Amino acid sequence: MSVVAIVGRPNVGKSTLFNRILGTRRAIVEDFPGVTRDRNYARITRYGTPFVLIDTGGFEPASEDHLLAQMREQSRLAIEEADVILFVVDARQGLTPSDEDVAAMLRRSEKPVLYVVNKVDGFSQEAAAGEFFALGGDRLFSVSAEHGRGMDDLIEALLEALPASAKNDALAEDETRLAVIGRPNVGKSSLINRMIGAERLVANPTAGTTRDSIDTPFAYNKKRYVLIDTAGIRRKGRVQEKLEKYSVIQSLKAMERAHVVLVVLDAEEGVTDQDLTVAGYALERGRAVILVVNKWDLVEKDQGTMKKFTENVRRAFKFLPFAPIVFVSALSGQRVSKIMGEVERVSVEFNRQVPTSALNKVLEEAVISHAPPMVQGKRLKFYYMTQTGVRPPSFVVFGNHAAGVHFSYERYLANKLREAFGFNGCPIRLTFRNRGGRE
Ligand SMILES: Nc1nc2c(ncn2[C@@H]2O[C@H](COP(=O)(O)OP(=O)(O)OP(=O)(O)O)[C@@H](O)[C@H]2O)c(=O)[nH]1
Ligand SMILES: Nc1nc2c(ncn2[C@@H]2O[C@H](COP(=O)(O)OP(=O)(O)OP(=O)(O)O)[C@@H](O)[C@H]2O)c(=O)[nH]1
Repeated sequence: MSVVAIVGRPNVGKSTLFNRILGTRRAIVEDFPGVTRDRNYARITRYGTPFVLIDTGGFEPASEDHLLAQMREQSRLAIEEADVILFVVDARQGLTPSDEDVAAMLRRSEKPVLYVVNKVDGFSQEAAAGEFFALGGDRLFSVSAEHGRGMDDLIEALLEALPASAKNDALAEDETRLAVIGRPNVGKSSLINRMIGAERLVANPTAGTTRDSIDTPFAYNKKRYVLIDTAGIRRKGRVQEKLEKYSVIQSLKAMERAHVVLVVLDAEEGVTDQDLTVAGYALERGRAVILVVNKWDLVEKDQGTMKKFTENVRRAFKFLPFAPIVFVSALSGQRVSKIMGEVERVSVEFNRQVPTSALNKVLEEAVISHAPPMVQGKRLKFYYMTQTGVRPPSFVVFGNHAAGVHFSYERYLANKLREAFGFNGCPIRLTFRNRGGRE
């Protein structure tokens, strides 16, 4: 899946453009389940091309110096993480030195950059827009994000600039790819170092496609795993003040290529909105999830502490009731060795293939103990179900009125599948179809 990042100075209209792209006809915006949609990220499908759109704006600079530092950091991250960059400038303000500074950085990168001149609401700004050719682009997109002007050309060029999404989808089938994600400072690098150190997991790190991305293959119990982009995680940011939302970009990228996602939480700080956002995304993308509560050594404990903490995590991650929770301390190494065992169990579930006969037995029993409701005076009927895929486990149920199946009945059936077969840590995909037709 490709990532498109919108960068530019404060107030040039990045959020307006973000919303405009989301709002255009035929942009199908998918909400992240379980959490309210973060205003800065959206997964979009246009003309069948899915991509993640990121608005990197929203920071309030304290001073001009500070502004430049933040813009550089923002651009650096966009260059590293995004496949296409929308660089937005403001026609009403005209060209500014910080625009030029950022443009110089973007030019040096190999990434495709679209130069978007915003606030071209009418003819007078259009004439002025030409000065932005000084930034080095071959083409300028004059738009008015507010009024929707110029959007078709921009979106067309954007879709053209997206790379053919080959590499993300072609996950090698005989290895399990792990992504360790979490907010800055939760202890991802410490945890990875522990895992690698304690288990002597490393085989030979191989450089990935970009200089900065290094995946680490290793074996555990004779099975092959790959830890995704560990170098990116372990490399420390160059700007002291870490901007939280940028770590989400890295998380999204890592998750695209992962099978199993370790969502690392900070025991001392508890669950934050960002933790929920990235976990929701993992679920939406059909990844297996393990919740790792790190820094457990910092929590003052009595007998009921772990139970209470578990309840809190469960309540916050309502949409992931099937995710195992592991309590660890990367600092002391306590229980870190449990993680790979959990990963192994979850990967088995993620790849589990259930025979149709066994599925139909479960379906039959489920319908007997809780009949599907009437829809428009008609009794819903399910004839049979079959598994159509793994990673994640996916099933199709054939019936007489697919469109009438309520979400709560779908959840009921999914729970029956879990009771019967496990699927611990894994999302389950259930679709309903009319026998003899599609729906
Ligand atoms: N005239 C005009 N105003 C616009 C246009 N697009 C955005 N604006 C205005 O510009 C201001 C800033 O827009 P935002 O979208 O919040 O800008 P931003 O770049 O996301 O700003 P930060 O979140 O601070 O980084 C708002 O008052 C918008 O209404 C446009 O096409 N024409
Ligand atoms: N007490 C305690 N401290 C920890 C633990 N794990 C990590 N830390 C500390 O937390 C800080 C951040 O750890 P890192 O491993 O750098 O965290 P990170 O998630 O990789 O951070 P970023 O690179 O900023 O994303 C360091 O000072 C660690 O020593 C833990 O289990 N217990």
